Amino acid sequence: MPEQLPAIAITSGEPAGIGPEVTLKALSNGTAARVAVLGDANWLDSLIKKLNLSLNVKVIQDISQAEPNDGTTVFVLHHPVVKTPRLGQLDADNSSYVLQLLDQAHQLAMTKKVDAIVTAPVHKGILNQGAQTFSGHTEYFAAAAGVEQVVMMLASEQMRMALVTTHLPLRDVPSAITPQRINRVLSVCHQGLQALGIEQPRIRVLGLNPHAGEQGHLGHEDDAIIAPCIQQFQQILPTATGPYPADTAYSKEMLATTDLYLAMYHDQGLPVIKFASFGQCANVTLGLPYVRTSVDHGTALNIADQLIASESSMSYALQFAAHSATGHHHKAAK
Ligand SMILES: NC(=O)C1=CN([C@@H]2O[C@H](COP(=O)(O)OP(=O)(O)OC[C@H]3O[C@@H](n4cnc5c(N)ncnc54)[C@H](O)[C@@H]3O)[C@@H](O)[C@H]2O)C=CC1
Ligand SMILES: NCC(=O)COP(=O)(O)O
Repeated sequence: MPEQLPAIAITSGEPAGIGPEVTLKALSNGTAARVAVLGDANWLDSLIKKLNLSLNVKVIQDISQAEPNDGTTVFVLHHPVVKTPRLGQLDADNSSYVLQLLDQAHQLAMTKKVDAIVTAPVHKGILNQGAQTFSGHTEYFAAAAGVEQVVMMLASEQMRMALVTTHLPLRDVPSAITPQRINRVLSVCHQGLQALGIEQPRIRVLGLNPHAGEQGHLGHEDDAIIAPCIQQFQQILPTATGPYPADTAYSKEMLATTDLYLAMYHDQGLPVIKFASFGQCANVTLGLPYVRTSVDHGTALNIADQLIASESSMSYALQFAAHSATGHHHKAAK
């Protein structure tokens, strides 16, 4: 008896960016899932023609009408754009449209009408201009779900990278590194990796300061805050270790014995995994009541009108979501 395929909602993201393009390209390759795209059906149809893809748009009224993605039909839950987009040109008037897609996807996931959400990129700057304060999908879905702590994790074949803090100015990072937050993040990471089938994950926690503070000479947070949290958490998970100096934590030996790096802030962790795996990497939100994955890139406005974007990360994110939703360990991930 074939297993029931998971149902996935893809939010097509900023309409002037590469999100709709990579969504359509990925779906034209087929996916082992029932997939509905949330977005403007006319805009998606016009892109299909520009991209010369052999895909048909079928507007559906209900997610249950989405059939397995066989690379021929895109099932669309239609939301009209406010203004006809121009590729590469942001328009704040479409911010409410972009957020509507997220809201519907969240509702579908909360009511278990879909098993997972995959998000195409949005432009955070224009959303803040046009609609409301928006720092990222991660924070948006956490607030919508009423979850105190979620964790952004990027996963590839080479490594997994999670963050203690996400989208906040660098100057606000040290005060956000509190024992409470570190403990909550470690717990979410532990549970998240167990859900991926790693019962006793080896979590390497990075320090905040150069050389993990150099015994207090280069900052006090590593010894005073991060190290005691790790020691305490070792009672639950002895394989959580650190704090490690971030600049020397990626030797071959360390990589081979690490299930998850935990970085203190966005640009401590993400450049490393993007350098190692850009395009073959998914952004996964741990701690939500549903599966949510995303691409490893942004709206790429600089290339949007050329239609040359690679769909590889979207395909990876879709596959990761499908495997997570069915409880299968994502084989491509480390
Ligand atoms: N998941 C999301 O919603 C994300 C959204 N963003 C947002 O995207 C906007 C632009 O961010 P940037 O820092 O410029 O990063 P970006 O990822 O959009 O672009 C960085 C560089 O990578 C190239 N690139 C990105 N994706 C590509 C693809 N699929 N194929 C080929 N080339 C690709 C771009 O052309 C550009 O040269 C920002 O507003 C940011 O907040 C950024 C990351 C993730
Ligand atoms: N740099 C990662 C990023 O901006 C994606 O964040 P999110 O929108 O997935 O929260």
